[in-house]
Amino acid sequence: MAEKTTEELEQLRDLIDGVDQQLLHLLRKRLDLVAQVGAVKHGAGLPIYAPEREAAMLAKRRAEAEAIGIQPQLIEDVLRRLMRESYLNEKDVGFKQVREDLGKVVIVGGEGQLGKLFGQMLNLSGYQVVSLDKDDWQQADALLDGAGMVIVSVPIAVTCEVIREKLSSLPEHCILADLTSIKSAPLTAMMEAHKGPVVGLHPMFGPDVGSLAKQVVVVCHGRGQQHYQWLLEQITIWGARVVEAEAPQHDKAMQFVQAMRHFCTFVYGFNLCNEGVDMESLLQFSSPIYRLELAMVGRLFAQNPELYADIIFAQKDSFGVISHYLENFTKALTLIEQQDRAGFIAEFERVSQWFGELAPQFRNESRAMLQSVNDLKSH
Ligand SMILES: O=C(O)C(=O)C[C@]1(C(=O)O)C=C[C@@H](O)C=C1
Repeated sequence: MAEKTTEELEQLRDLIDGVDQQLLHLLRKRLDLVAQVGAVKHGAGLPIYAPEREAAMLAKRRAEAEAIGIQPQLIEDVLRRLMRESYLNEKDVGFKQVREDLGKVVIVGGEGQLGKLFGQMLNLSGYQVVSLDKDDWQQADALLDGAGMVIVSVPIAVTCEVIREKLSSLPEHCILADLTSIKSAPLTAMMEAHKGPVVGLHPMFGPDVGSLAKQVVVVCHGRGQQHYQWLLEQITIWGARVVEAEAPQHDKAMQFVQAMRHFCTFVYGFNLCNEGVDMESLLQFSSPIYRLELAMVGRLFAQNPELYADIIFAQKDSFGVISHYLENFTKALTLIEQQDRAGFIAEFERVSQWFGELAPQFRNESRAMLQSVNDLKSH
């Protein structure tokens, strides 16, 4: 059924259309300026992401908005969305090449998604990149000849084997790096296989990010930092933040951040499926937070099972961490079994205290996410 309207409403809508069209022209103007900024930054070797400029700009626009009766959060939302566009557009101009005399970069597993992304970023920064994928080992010598850096980006299950068996005779000046999501075992394997500079990296994002602005790359130092410091600088120019960590500390955190998280998501979907839940009615009756939850679960099953198996099975110790979750689940479940409402509230308060200041911070963050989920709805 067509939406009802009146003549007066249509006149006002025409005026709104006019304002929206002006907005479009202003957006075009901003994008053109940002393209010029991209070219200037490319020339000067400046990072794509400028947090201080962003903070100062947002503070000024928020105050100006308030002065004319506009919610500060509105202009902040609009500008943050526009800056996301800036990261993408500035990226296309390319990046300053920090190390010009490196020789070629060989990405082992260069046809995988993450390998491809790093290849693309290095290409955009002027490096010559070649891929050495699983079917290319017969030509490995030719491909590796003249390499200044070799980056290993193969499935976790075969990373150490590939390093030990295939990369033990690289020239000493060559940098050996990996992008694996665990760090202790690959770092040890690289240190044993290679005498030269070694560095472990873990990009804390999936390959579908449009740009690296604001993303985190964990770095675990191996040896010869002075020889690969340029790479960390290059990653910073791409807009990412480099976070240093000890490999064991990183791997411990990954048991929660990756193994536990993805396994719980898997079990959530496993349960919905085994219970034969009617997804149509769940979707129809979803609150925004449930919709977001379904999206987080559903997106897992749209991806490669091998990748998640790799992540979940990467560390044997994850079993212990996940088993504790099951124990705690069972403990909490007894509260329901025994209809212990007061006990539930007491536990809730204890955990809430434990979260401390983070709890209200997370509530604010999630509010913005939930509002975006609602914005995405079309009916
Ligand atoms: O001013 C800059 O440095 C820009 O790159 C432009 C811009 C923006 O869109 O306003 C984009 C990214 C930066 O993080 C900050 C601001």
